[in-house]
Amino acid sequence: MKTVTVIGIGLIGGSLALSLRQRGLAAHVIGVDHSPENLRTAQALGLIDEGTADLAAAVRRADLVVVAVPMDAMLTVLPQVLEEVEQQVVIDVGSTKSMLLAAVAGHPQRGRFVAVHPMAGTEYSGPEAAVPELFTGKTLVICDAEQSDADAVNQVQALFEQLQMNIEYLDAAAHDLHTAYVSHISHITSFALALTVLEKEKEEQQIFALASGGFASTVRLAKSSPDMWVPIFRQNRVNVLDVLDEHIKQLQHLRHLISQEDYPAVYQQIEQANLIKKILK
Ligand SMILES: NC(=O)c1ccc[n+]([C@@H]2O[C@H](COP(=O)([O-])OP(=O)(O)OC[C@H]3O[C@@H](n4cnc5c(N)ncnc54)[C@H](O)[C@@H]3O)[C@@H](O)[C@H]2O)c1
Ligand SMILES: O=C(O)C(=O)C[C@]1(C(=O)O)C=C[C@@H](O)C=C1
Repeated sequence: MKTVTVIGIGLIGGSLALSLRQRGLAAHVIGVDHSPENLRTAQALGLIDEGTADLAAAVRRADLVVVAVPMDAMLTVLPQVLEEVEQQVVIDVGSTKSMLLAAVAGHPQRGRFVAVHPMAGTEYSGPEAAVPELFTGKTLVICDAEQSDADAVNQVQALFEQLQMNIEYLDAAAHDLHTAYVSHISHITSFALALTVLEKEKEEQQIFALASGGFASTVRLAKSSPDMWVPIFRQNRVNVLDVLDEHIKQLQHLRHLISQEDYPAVYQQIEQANLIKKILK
């Protein structure tokens, strides 16, 4: 890939730009962003070689186009990109897939687009949050690959393998279901935890004084941006509601057992939860 155009030069777009540049996989990176400030920061940090607001020209000049904007903007930006595409390869990096893939289904250039989701990120956003090794050793999900041209899928797989990512293939519906069950619910839990602690603990210095690893690790995701998460919850609403119902049931069950002073049952529930150690060491 000689020239890479990254639309949305924040955490993920910026980290991908950095990774590709550092490994010699992109000779020239063009940044496109609706925030002139983010473009300036991205250039100052060396994420991009040039920044522009001219999306059409930046797409036409690219060999690879990466669309890394929040999921609501993705629904309008990706079709605009496909309007300019001839032989270039286009990827998104979005966290939800079904609605996006429906939005571009039947587009004459659909084959040049490969839907991918790097299962890597942090709670921070914007170009200043970009880091080069974000993707190393993590999973990249490629969705509905049969809808993309085979040469485009092969190029994308080879590129991300060079970033040392593990490639998984899923259809969009399965992707949205499983990300709701693992990633999206974790964020809702963390947002609710932060809201709970802020509501109950009015002595802010006690949060600061008593917060140790446990609180820090469970509340980390609550620092994540609403610009990113509201569109994800909107686009994956049905799956999110399904897993959220189960989560509320689990919380209510634990509450019930503690209120009944049924500590042997609480013990059993914790032992059951500990089974997660077998999956995630
Ligand atoms: N943060 C994560 O952990 C993570 C992980 C995997 C995938 N994703 C997905 O990657 C995408 C980007 O997330 P991020 O964390 O990098 O967000 P971010 O906020 O760090 O960056 C998004 C960038 O897009 C720009 N932008 C927004 N709307 C735009 C538009 N209409 N046109 C041009 N630029 C626009 C913003 O100014 C910003 O620079 C999202 O779709 C998100 O769901 C995020
Ligand atoms: O580690 C984090 O901070 C993340 O939020 C990363 C995370 C995740 O849930 O694992 C968040 C959303 C993405 O779509 C993929 C990865």
